[in-house]
Amino acid sequence: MAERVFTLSQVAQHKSKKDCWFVINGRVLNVTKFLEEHPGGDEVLIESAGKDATKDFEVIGHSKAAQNLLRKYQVGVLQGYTFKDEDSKEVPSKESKKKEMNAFVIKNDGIPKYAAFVEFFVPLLVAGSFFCYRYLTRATQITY
Ligand code: HEM
Repeated sequence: MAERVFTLSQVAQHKSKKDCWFVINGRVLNVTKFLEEHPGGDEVLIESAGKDATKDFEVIGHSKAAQNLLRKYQVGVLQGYTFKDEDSKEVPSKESKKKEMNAFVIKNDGIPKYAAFVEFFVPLLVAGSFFCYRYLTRATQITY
């Protein structure tokens, strides 16, 4: 799908709390909905509004997870910016690996097959023994 292309002066028209855009690494981002969620607060984002905030973003040393979030808010690309191949790839982050690990653990956290077998047959065996006992004791009473 063709990306929408914006000039920096077009981006500069969106610099309020109600309409906040900026550019990071050639991506034009509409972060209006992210302002309240930003762990670094909304003020820093509003200060960068309408500008190229690449340096500000990098100086903070944002995590890989933060870098991957950029795609979520992208509305287009900056005119004249050519993306390198690596730019479009998702950055592998510890957080996503952790999620994969969690999913793996959950999948393998189930009861082993033999446990399900025991769970089914042990109550059956107990109930069977109980009825056998009842039958035999009653049979004994009848003989007396
Ligand atoms: C869409 C763009 C942005 C996203 C998705 C984003 C995301 C995040 C996230 C997830 C964090 C938590 C720490 C981390 O995971 O790195 C964070 C912290 C922070 N961000 Fe951003 N950020 C963005 C843009 C910016 C910009 C442009 C600035 C500065 C002008 C900024 C300044 C900060 C600061 C000061 C913190 C707190 C760092 C700390 O407490 O050590 N962020 N951001």
